[in-house]
Amino acid sequence: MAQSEAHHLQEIYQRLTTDSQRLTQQLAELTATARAMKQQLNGEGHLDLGTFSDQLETFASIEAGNRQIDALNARHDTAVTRLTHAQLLLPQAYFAKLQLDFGDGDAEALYLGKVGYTDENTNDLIYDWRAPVADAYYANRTGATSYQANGRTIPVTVTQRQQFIIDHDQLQQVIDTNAAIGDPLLLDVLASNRSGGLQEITATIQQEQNAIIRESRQPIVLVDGVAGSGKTSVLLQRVAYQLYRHRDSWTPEDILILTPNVAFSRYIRGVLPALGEAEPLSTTYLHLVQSWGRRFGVTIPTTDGNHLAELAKIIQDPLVQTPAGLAPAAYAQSNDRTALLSRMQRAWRWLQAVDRVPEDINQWLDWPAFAQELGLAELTPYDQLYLLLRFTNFQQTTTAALFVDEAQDYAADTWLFLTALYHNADLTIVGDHRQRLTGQAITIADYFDPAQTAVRHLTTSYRATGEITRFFAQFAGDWRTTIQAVQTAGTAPQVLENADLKDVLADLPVTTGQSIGVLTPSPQRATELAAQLPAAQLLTGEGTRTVRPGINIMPLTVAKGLEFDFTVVTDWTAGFYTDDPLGDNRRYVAASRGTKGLILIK
Ligand SMILES: Nc1ncnc2c1ncn2[C@@H]1O[C@H](COP(=O)(O)OP(=O)(O)OP(=O)(O)O)[C@@H](O)[C@H]1O
Repeated sequence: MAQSEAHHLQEIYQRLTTDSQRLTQQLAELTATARAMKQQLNGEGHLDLGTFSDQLETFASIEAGNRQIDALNARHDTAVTRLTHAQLLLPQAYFAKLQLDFGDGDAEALYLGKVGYTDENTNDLIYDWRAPVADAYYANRTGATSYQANGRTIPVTVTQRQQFIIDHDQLQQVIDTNAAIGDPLLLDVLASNRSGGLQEITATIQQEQNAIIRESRQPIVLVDGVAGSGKTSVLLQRVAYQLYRHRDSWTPEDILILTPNVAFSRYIRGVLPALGEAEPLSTTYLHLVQSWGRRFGVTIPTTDGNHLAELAKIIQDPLVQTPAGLAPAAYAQSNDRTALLSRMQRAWRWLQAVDRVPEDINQWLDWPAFAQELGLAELTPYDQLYLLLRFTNFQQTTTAALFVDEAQDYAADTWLFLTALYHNADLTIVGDHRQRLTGQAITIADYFDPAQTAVRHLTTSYRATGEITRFFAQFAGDWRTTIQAVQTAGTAPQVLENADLKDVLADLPVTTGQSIGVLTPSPQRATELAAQLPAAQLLTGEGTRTVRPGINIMPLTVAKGLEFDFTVVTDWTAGFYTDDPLGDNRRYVAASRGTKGLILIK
């Protein structure tokens, strides 16, 4: 069996290699043809617009030239996509094989890869992991299951399920998961080093993760999952899935990912290209607000001190007087018993209808006077932007799907702002309510319409050894008894008293290429320690560095979402980690960053 699989791989590998060479050659020829065509068109040069029939002839020849260019472009794009796919598949053509019985007793074999690949007759040689039928693989077992395709449920029996470890044309291992308990490939992957950015998890996506990645019934998906449960991984796999599902209408530019800081953006960069997709846009919340502010002529230095939560309530109440700066005739379009929000939206529509919209929307109202009318000391620029979005019922069209990571760290204002701005976009929001490092606890689901929201939980933690997982679980409050570890025990975390950081680092059983994260309570402490350790790199929130092999020093706020082979936490008994109410949350975040080793220095 393994021999015929080895043979099959050789065949596919050979085809991918030959196709890559042929497509590279074809692209070179297409480029040469395009160049020649351009020269020819330029040479034909002058436009003869003399008589009417000359004009017709000239336009017909331009049109024919355009058609040739379009055909060339289409051939070029097809060749580029196929070449990209062939090259992506060369190192690992596929990761699994399913034998499926659709009820006719005739088993059908299909191979799954990071992208799909067909032969010249469009027979599927490799199925894309995002194809509907691939869902049967992620049920993670053999036997009867079903998948959704074109709005129909298709029942199917998985008669055999195999996973492959492949290195180019070498079939290194076949894992028959018919009878296997657990997921040996998953454990193998989890034991590997974490020396840089996050990796794609296509081959080992677990069932509860798959359900989130493929959720298609609701436009809003809200995930609350424990540390290391794969939230960021799931978010990125879902980006790839959404791009596949909407491949006829969306491009990566239609997607926006909100990340906590630049170091994190860099940490996740690479996952989507590894899945054959271009990098989507990612930004921090403050940058997002600032860029929308610029479009409305509002400069927003900070979101601090905002009144969005109060404003959201206030604008639901009636306001009798005409807001300062607004033409009374516009406001008089509505009844003074209706809510301020509806009145302002009507006033806006009226102003549009009579062509009296102010040239600079930013100047629409007299903000200090309006603040007084609303009973507020001031309206910050961020408040003003929020009101402008709501009053003008602004519909953004640049983003089709918004993804938010580390959601627990955003306060109420973020959800009010995002729901106002992105009410026509798909939203995927992932976080862990116990990893909140600042602010007040809120229930994110309260900001979304339950009829449009799928709420999911992830309770298995994949990142760390069993010992580390059980250790950090003790600080996880209501998650404490929920968190499940999948990895074997490993070494127990150590708590050291008055230990010298340099000695601790020197004693770590680190091998080449492994990463160490040194986590401090504050940025100042991180800078101070980095100065004492010349070999270490300092990570800051706005800096462009991300995790690399060796020693990485950073404050806890920057370590959020990241992971290291070994983690050393300094000042473990300082107030930062023991104070109520956030001390335990901070301990939970800090202790859940290491995959193989954890040392806490008192
Ligand atoms: N199904 C999976 N297969 C392989 N690896 C996985 C899987 N799920 C998660 N992992 C790995 O577990 C680690 C944690 O994943 P990830 O960072 O996505 O979790 P998280 O829930 O976002 O964590 P945190 O909230 O602590 O930042 C990563 O190394 C990821 O590659």
